[in-house]
Amino acid sequence: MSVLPHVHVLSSSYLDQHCSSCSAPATAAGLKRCPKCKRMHYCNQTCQNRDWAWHKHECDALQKWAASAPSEDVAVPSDAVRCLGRVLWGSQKEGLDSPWAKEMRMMQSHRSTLPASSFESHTYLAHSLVRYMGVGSPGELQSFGLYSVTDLVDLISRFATNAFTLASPHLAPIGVCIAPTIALANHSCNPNATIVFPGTPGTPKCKEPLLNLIALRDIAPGKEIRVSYVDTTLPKQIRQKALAETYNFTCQCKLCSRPPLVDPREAVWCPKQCGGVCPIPTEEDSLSRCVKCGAVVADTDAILDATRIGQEALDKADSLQFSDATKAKQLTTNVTPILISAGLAPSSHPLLAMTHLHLQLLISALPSALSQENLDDAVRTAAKYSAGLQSLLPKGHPTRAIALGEVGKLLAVDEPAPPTGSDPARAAIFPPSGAPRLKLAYESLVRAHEELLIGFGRENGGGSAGRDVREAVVRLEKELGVWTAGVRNVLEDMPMPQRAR
Ligand SMILES: C[S@@+](CC[C@H](N)C(=O)[O-])C[C@H]1O[C@@H](n2cnc3c(N)ncnc32)[C@H](O)[C@@H]1O
Repeated sequence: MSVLPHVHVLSSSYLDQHCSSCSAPATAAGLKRCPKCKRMHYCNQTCQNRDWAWHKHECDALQKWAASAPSEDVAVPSDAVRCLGRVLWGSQKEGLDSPWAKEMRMMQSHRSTLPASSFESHTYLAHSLVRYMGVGSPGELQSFGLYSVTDLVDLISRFATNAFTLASPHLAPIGVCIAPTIALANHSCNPNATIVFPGTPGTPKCKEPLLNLIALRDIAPGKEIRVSYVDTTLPKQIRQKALAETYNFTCQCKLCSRPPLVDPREAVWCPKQCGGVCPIPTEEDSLSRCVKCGAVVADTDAILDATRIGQEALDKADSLQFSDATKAKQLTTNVTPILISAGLAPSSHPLLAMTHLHLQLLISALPSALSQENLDDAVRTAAKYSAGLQSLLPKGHPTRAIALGEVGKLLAVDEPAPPTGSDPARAAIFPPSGAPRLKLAYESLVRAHEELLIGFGRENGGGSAGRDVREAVVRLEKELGVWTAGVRNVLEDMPMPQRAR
C-alpha cells in the first residue's frame, strides 16, 4: 500500500538540502530557494508551484517568525510547529467538512488521558503554533475548526500520537509527516509490516514523498497489520518507556510479555567463554548465568558501570555528531572498548547503537581522509553493526537490509593502499584484500539486494537503495567476471513464484 502523506515537512537542518515539495536530496544542479522567506528550497519551478498552495500561507508566517526571533538558531520554527501549521491551513484549503479534514480529525487523540510528562511539551507546542499562525485571539482559530482550547490540545495530541518520521530512501530521518490511513496501524515490537519511503523509479515528483506500508512476512487475511513505533533493537524497558510517554500504552506484544530467556538486546558473553550468553545483570537482579554452561557472571558491577558509561557517552556523542564530529568520534572510539571488555554481545544495548553511530562518523569522515586503515576500520565496524542487527531483526527488515548494503559498498571501494606480497597470514585477517575482498563485497551486495527487495518492496525494485546496490552488483560482476546464469537470476527482480494455494 502506498500513499502520499496529507502533510509533510522537513526538519530545519534539512531545509537547504532537500526539496520541500518532493523531499528529494539536492542534485549537482542545486536547489532553488524561495526568494521571499529564503528558507524553503525546491528542485525546480514545478516542485515550487506544487508546494505553493501550502507555502503561500507558510511563507508569510516564516518571515514574521524570523523577524521576531532572538537569534538565527531559532529563526525557523520546529518541524512539529510547521507541520501543524500545514494541517490547519490544509483544513481551511480543503474545507473543514472535507474528507481530508475529517480524516485528520478521526485520528486517535489522548487528550483526556495525557500523561503529566507531556503537559510541558504540549503547552509549549500550543503556544508556538498560535504565535506561528499569527493568531491574535481564540476567535481567530475558529476558521481552522478549533473552537476551544480543548480542540487545540486534541490537535496536538493527535499529532504526537500519529505523526511519522519522514525518512530518506536510505532511512535517514529528514522530517515529519501525517498520513491518517497508515496511522491506523497499531504497534508491535515484532511487527509484520514496516513503513518506508522507498523512492520509486518512474513515479512523478508530484507523487513523492510516497509512503509505503510493506509486509515483512506473509500476513493471513483477517490478521492485524502491525508496525513498530519505536526502534526494536532497543531493550524492552526503553521501548516500553517511549511507548508509554509518546503513545500512552503498555505494549503486550510477545517480545514484551514473553521475552526470550536471554534477549540479544541485553546479553553478555559467558564469563567462561563457552560461546553461550547471559542476561545483562541489572540493579534489581544481579544474578546472571550463562544459558549454555550455567557459569555465573561474577563482576556484575563492572557490567553495570560499563552500560551506564556507555549510555551517557552515546547520548553525548549523539548530540555532538553534527556540531562536533571529531569529539563525537573520540567518545565512540574510547567507550566502545569499555563495552566490549565488559563482555557485551554485539547486539546488546548500548553497544549496537554505539557501533552504529561510530560507523556513521567513520563514513562521513572517509571522503576527506581516505586511507587503507580508515577504510578497513569502517568495513569492520559496518560488519559488526550488520552482524548485531542480524540477531535482532528478521530478514528483509529495512534497517538490516541497508546495513548489509553498507558493508558491501564499503568493501567495494577501491583500496587506496592494498598490502603487497603474499603473506599467508593475511588470509585470516578481516577485511581481506584484492579479489577475495571484491568477492565478499559482491556476496554482501547480492544478499543486501535480496533483503532490500523485501523491505522496500519488490515492485519498487527495493527502492532507491535497491537500485544503488543493484548497480554496484552489476559493476562488480563485470570486475569479477562472474556472469553466471545462477547469479543473474537473483537480480532479475522477477516476482516471487506464487505459493500453492
Ligand atoms: C497511531 S495510533 C494507531 C491507531 C489507533 N489504534 C486508532 O484506532 O486510531 C496509536 C495509538 O493506538 C493505540 N495503540 C497502538 N498500538 C497499540 C498496542 N499494541 N497496544 C495498545 N494500544 C495501542 C495507542 O493508544 C496509541 O497511542
